[in-house]
Amino acid sequence: MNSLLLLSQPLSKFWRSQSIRYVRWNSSSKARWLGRQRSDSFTREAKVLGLRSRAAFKLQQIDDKVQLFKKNASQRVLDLGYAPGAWSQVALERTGSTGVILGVDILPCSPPRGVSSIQANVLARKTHELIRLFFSKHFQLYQEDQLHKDHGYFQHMLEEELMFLKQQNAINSDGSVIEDTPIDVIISDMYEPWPQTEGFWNNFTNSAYDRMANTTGIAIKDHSMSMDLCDAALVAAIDLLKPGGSFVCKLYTGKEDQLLENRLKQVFRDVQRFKPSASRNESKELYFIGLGKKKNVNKLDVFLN
Ligand SMILES: C[S@@+](CC[C@H](N)C(=O)[O-])C[C@H]1O[C@@H](n2cnc3c(N)ncnc32)[C@H](O)[C@@H]1O
Repeated sequence: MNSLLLLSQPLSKFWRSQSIRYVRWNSSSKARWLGRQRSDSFTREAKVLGLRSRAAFKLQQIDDKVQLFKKNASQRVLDLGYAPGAWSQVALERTGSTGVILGVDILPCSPPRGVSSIQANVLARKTHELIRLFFSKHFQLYQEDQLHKDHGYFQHMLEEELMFLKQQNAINSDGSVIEDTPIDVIISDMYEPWPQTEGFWNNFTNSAYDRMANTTGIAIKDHSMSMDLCDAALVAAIDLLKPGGSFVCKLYTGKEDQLLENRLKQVFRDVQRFKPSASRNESKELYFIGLGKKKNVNKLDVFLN
């Protein structure tokens, strides 16, 4: 009995001290995070301006530097990994009333008013076909229809449309031409998943959140996973961007930066690296910009060289 008591006292003290240490660590890191959010001028300003996240300022600063967007020039913009939609808001505002903005994200998200969206994985080939169809035919997407609720966008028509494309040699039933490269600007901020808030019922994507790349804090891992997403965005640019078109993608920097830059140089006349001041100093994120897409780019040459 005595020995048990003797044992239990130091043990309970030990666990108490551990849990206190744990609680303290937890609360201080939370306090640090909250403090950073509160004192971050970009976060506060985004809230005041009704922007969906502080990421908006990064795209604004990129656009101020290289003029991706042109007002009322009927630009078509593809926003890869658009959720929650701050970049799409900037693209919409800067392209004016004639701009057409399509956001693609693997997670379900309601796009900002005036922006269209599809929920799809950018790594899938079918997603490219959907994007091409959207810009060529100006599909009207409705958030609230039953079909979308039950199956997600386009699921009912995808196979038929793809077959049709092949059979009809890229002519729509209304006579309009399905353009191979219909897009003026592709922007990609793909990486950390936006917290999923809806759409858990959707059989196609209900485990999407688990499959997402999230920042790990391990630089090499973040770098290699973001390289894969940049490659996917670049493939989309080769397949879908008009000659002369512009491109932006986010990379977590690391040893393969140069490889990505070399690939971009094969696709674009002008390639630049840029870290906007709205990107936190401690973050390893960096933006690559490609301007003036070259004609007749061969995908294999880009990735095999
Ligand atoms: C940092 S958030 C984008 C923030 C957005 N630019 C904004 O301004 O609101 C990155 C997004 O990329 C998306 N994403 C990551 N991998 C993807 C993939 N393979 N296909 C589609 N979206 C992807 C995530 O779901 C997440 O919502």
